[in-house]
Amino acid sequence: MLAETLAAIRPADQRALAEARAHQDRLTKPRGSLGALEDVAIRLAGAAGACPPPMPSPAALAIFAADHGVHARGVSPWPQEVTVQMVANFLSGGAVANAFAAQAGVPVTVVDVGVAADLPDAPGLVKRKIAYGTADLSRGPAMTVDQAVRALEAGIVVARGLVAEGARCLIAGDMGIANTTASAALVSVFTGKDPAEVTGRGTGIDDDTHKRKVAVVREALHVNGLSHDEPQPAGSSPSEALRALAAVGGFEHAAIAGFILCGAAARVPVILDGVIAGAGALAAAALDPATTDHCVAGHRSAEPGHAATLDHLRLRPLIDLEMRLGEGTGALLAHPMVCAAVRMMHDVATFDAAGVTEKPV
Ligand SMILES: O=C(O)c1ccc[n+]([C@@H]2O[C@H](COP(=O)([O-])O)[C@@H](O)[C@H]2O)c1
Ligand SMILES: Cc1cc2nc[nH]c2cc1C
Repeated sequence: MLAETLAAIRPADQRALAEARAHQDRLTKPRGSLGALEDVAIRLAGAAGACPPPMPSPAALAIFAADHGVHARGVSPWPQEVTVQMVANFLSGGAVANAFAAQAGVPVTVVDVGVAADLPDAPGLVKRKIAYGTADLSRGPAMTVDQAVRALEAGIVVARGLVAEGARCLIAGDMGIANTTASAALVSVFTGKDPAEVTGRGTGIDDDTHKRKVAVVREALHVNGLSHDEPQPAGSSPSEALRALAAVGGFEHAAIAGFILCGAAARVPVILDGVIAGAGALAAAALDPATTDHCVAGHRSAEPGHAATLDHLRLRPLIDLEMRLGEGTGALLAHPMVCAAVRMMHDVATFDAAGVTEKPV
C-alpha cells in the first residue's frame, strides 16, 4: 500500500502553476496585494493540476494519538496518561481542537495508532494501534521498520477513507505526551540542524529539563547511528528515511507521514499543523520530495524545530500566533484562509470583465 501510494504522487503541474500566476495578475486588484494568499492559491492550482483549483472544502481533521517510551527519561512535565485522557476529551467534544473544528465546520476523527491503554469503541474513534507506545528512542530504535510501515499505512487508510467520504482538504493533528522529543530528533536528522537548535520546551519545561531533553535527543541520534551532520538527503534513499523515521519517530509521526503521502497521491491538499505534523511532513518529503507540493503550512508553532522544518520544506506559514498546542488547532484556524484564497481564483472578476482600467505600464 505504501509503494502504491508513493507511485501515485506527482509534483506540482507546471502548466497549472503558470496559468494560475497569469490569472492572478488579471484579477481586479493590484498585483501581489494579497501577499501570501496569492502564493497559496497558485500552490493549490499546481497541486491539483487545474486552474482554478477545486475548493479545498469540505475539510476533515484526523488527530493521530500515541505514546512514547522516551517519556521515561523525564522529557515532559505531564504524566503519560494525559494522552489517553485527551483522546477521551476529543471524543466527547471537549478539547480545543473540537472548538476550533466546530468553528471551521470540520469533522474530527481520532486515530489510536499507539496509545498505552486500551480504548473502548466510540463514534469518531479509529482503532489502528500498532503497540502500547514506542520503545525509548534514546536506548535504541523507537519502532521496528515493520511497525513504522504499519503506522504509515494506518495514516494512508484514514486519509483514503476521509477522501472517499468527500473530504477535499485533509488536516493532520496529533496528541502524544513526550512527542516533541521525538519531533526534535526527526527534525534534527532530516534538516541537519543540531539538537540544541531544534529541541524546544514542548508543553512547558524548566531550564534543567530542557538541558536533559537536548541530551536525550543527542543520545537518540548516537545510539541509532544517525547524525544531524549527515541529514537524510530528501528522497535520495527512501529506505534510509524509513529507518530514521522508525528509529527516532513516534507512531503518530509515521501515521501523519502516511496521511500526507495519501493526500498528495489523491491530489487533495493537506494543511499542516505544528512541529509534530511538520516532522511527519519531513519524513514524507524524504520518502518523496514531491509530497511537499501538496502541503500548506497552516501556522508556525512556537517550538523552535518547527521554524527549521518549514525553512527546510520551503513552506511559508499562514499564521503565527505563538501557538504550541498541536491537535491540528493551527491548521484548523488556517483552513478558512486557504478556502478564501481559492475562492478568490473562482469569483474575482478580471480587469477586462469588470471594465476596470489597468495600471499603465
Ligand atoms: O504542535 C506543536 O507545535 C506542539 C508544540 C508543543 C506541544 N505540543 C503538544 O504537546 C504534547 C507534547 O508535548 P511534550 O512536552 O509532552 O513533548 C503533544 O500532545 C503535542 O500535541 C504541540
Ligand atoms: C492538557 C493537554 C492538552 C494537549 N493537547 C495536545 N497536547 C496536549 C498536552 C496537554 C498536557
